[in-house]
Amino acid sequence: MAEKVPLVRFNNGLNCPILGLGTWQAIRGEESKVYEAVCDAIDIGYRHIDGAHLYGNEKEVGQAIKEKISQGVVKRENLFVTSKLWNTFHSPDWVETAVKLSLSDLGLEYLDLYLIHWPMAYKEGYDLEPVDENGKTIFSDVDYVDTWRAMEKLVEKGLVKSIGVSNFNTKQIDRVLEIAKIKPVTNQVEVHPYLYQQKLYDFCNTRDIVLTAYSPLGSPQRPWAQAEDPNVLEDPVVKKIAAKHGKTPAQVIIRSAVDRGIIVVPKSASKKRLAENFDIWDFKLSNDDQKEISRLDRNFRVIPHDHGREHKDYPFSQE
Ligand SMILES: NC(=O)C1=CN([C@@H]2O[C@H](COP(=O)(O)OP(=O)(O)OC[C@H]3O[C@@H](n4cnc5c(N)ncnc54)[C@H](OP(=O)(O)O)[C@@H]3O)[C@@H](O)[C@H]2O)C=CC1
Ligand SMILES: O=C1CO[C@H](CO)[C@@H](O)[C@@H]1O
Repeated sequence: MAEKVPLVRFNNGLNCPILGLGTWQAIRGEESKVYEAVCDAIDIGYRHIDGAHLYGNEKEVGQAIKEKISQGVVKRENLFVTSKLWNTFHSPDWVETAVKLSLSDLGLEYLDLYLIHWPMAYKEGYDLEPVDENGKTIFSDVDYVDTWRAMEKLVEKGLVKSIGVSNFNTKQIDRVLEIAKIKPVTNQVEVHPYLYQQKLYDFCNTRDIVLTAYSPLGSPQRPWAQAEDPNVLEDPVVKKIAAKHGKTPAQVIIRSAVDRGIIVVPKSASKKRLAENFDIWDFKLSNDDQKEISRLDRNFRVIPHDHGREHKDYPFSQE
């Protein structure tokens, strides 16, 4: 019997499993294994799936969900499914089209959570990476607060249960809060020991917004990784803490986020590692362990999203 994952209560009263499965698998040259990964994850006990239109695999994610529901392994109401509004759909008149595309690909009638994937709008349309003749991303000047108002309508229409943001900095969150009728429930951002995000974490706490940690293991297979980049899974302090508890570095890192009340969505396409990442409930990090982990912070980003740097709403220019 799969262990039950603790729930995080959002500011709208709805609950979200604190540990979920990441599904970004668009790794060069690798065949997508997302169908098997989602099936395996649900068998293991995962009840939260983090996806996005950008990942190009929502049909396979949806087929896996359908299969597990039809086998009686899980009921729709016991699953928490997230998708994200891509940058080319920020214009208010595109938002409903975009969510319906994800719903149709997933084969679902509603999403549990829909996030604005980035604060930066790109030229509207189905070309997800619109570029000019020099290969530069074509931006759009849609303001994300107008996008937010359109996101609120999706809740009113019953297409999504909760809405949130991703990759927003503190100023951008406050601008949304100034106009929001419905508050964002979460800000999904990169969090791991090398990007501990204490300031953003404290800020979001004061606004009753939960952080969700993406790339919690440092996304070691990201296509742009450089040989000299630090790998958090190889960090000696993380390894030492892991050895002390008889756990693996990945388990320590995931537990470190969970102990801070941060929702965490590690990705794996291996059944063994899916099970490993889920097996984190039989130990607890001490305050000293957590402090040591926090001291590893070196402001190292694995997802800098470089092609958005010149956008007026690029989020990482501000700390
Ligand atoms: N909102 C946003 O902008 C973003 C959201 N995300 C979300 O966050 C999710 C997770 O982030 P992601 O960038 O995928 O990277 P993660 O930090 O989750 O790392 C995934 C990588 O780590 C490997 N791995 C998984 N478990 C272990 C383990 N126990 N030991 C050693 N290696 C392991 C995986 O390999 P293998 O599969 O072979 O196990 C894979 O290569 C994404 O899939 C996506 O859903 C990610 C980036 C940006
Ligand atoms: O979720 C994500 C996965 O990786 C993409 C590739 O740059 C990111 O843009 C995105 O935020």
